[in-house]
Amino acid sequence: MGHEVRYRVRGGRRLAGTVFVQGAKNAVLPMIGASLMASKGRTVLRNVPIIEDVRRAVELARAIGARAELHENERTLVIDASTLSSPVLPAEIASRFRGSFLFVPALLHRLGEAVIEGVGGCNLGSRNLDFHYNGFKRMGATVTEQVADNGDGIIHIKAGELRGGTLYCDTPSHTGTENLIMAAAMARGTTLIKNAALEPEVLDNIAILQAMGARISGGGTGFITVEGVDELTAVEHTVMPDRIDAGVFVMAAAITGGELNLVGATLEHLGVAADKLEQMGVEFHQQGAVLQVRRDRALRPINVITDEYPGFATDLQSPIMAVSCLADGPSYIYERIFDGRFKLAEELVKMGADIEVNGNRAKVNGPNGLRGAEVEAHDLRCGSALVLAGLAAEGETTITSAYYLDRGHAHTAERLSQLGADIVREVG
Ligand SMILES: CC(=O)N[C@H]1[C@@H](OP(=O)(O)OP(=O)(O)OC[C@H]2O[C@@H](n3ccc(=O)[nH]c3=O)[C@H](O)[C@@H]2O)O[C@H](CO)[C@@H](O)[C@@H]1O
Ligand SMILES: C=C(OP(=O)(O)O)C(=O)O
Repeated sequence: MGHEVRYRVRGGRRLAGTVFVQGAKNAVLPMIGASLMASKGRTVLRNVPIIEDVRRAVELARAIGARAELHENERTLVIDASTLSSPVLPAEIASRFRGSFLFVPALLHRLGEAVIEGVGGCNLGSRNLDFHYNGFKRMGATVTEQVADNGDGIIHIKAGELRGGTLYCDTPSHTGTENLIMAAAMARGTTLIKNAALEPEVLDNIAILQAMGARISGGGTGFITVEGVDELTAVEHTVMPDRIDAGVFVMAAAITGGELNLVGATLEHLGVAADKLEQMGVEFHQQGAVLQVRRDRALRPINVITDEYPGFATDLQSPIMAVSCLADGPSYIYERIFDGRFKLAEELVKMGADIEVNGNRAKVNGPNGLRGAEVEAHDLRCGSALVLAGLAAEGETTITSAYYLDRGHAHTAERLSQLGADIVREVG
């Protein structure tokens, strides 16, 4: 994992000012997968978030033979996939981020096979991939599993030629929908995907694929139709803003009683989270592409039920748990998407919170003043929630295992410092 990353936050400062929302992690990763389907030319992705998952994706693209250059200052990624040569997604890179599995359709189309030595991502309980495998199989692929000498499973997917068919997700899986669309984009014939995910990132990925020449309709309806084409071409595309990053900054204003201008944030992309934050006392004012937020009244408690878009995003569930610690009364949180996403609660308790967890339900007994402590980021959103808690806590909070936070948020300490926070990132 390399060096230990820690964040130190001294709380108690009200945040104010303007912050730039980063490009979306969950949009850029499938776009890198899509760019690998172009056998000629160079794809240019703009507004790329400079996060660890993108660095891993660049390493993985190179490991399978593509040329990939990440220009960090320009937030631009240039990919030439004409040299793609290896079907193997090596464990040491692929097991560090979930988005690695989004490289599979390109490998199937370009090389006829994909060998998956490991798939990573945050450890949030069971995270299955059966919708992806079943879809690939319905399109004519074979999927076999071998056990390596070290006991790890290696998945081998082979597809001489993928052909269109009727596919479905049992529940509207985000990456599942993206993978099935990409598999169908260059398959022979027509594919119908039922119960497709509606997330804005899925639509942004459809947009780049359409620009590349893919024939996709029905995005955003739950029924997506794809007419396979023989070839996709390299294009230039600007990655949409990250609605989860935006949501965390909204909550930074909420938890510190601050006032922020979020450049690039769209209220609609927050779905039900916007309504829950309004119920807590946050005021929103969308001014074109800038979202103004402020909170200057007491925080009220809320009920949250996580759901697929436009429901309350599971990736904002941990951050809102941190905010609800300060709310005036009990808040109720029901996590429906992942069965292991409450490790945050025990860390918040170390900071003085009162939280009862029962399976996938949590009750946060607010209000409780938070105090600084040494806490651990068990996953990415646990990390962002602990930063929020640290901003509101009395004294110093040290967040360890913060590589997870860096997986998904760019320049966290710099951006928060510019708004008046006292936060530093330490490595080593
Ligand atoms: C890289 C990326 O885009 N990650 C996002 C994506 O993850 P990811 O795409 O992995 O999440 P999914 O939408 O696929 O998973 C949602 C639920 O469906 C289940 N499931 C999923 C696929 C499958 O084949 N079988 C199955 O049972 C999962 O176990 C989970 O309980 O969506 C999640 C839910 O919004 C977000 O938290 C992640 O940030
Ligand atoms: C769960 C997350 O990401 P991933 O699917 O990449 O692990 C997340 O972004 O919170």
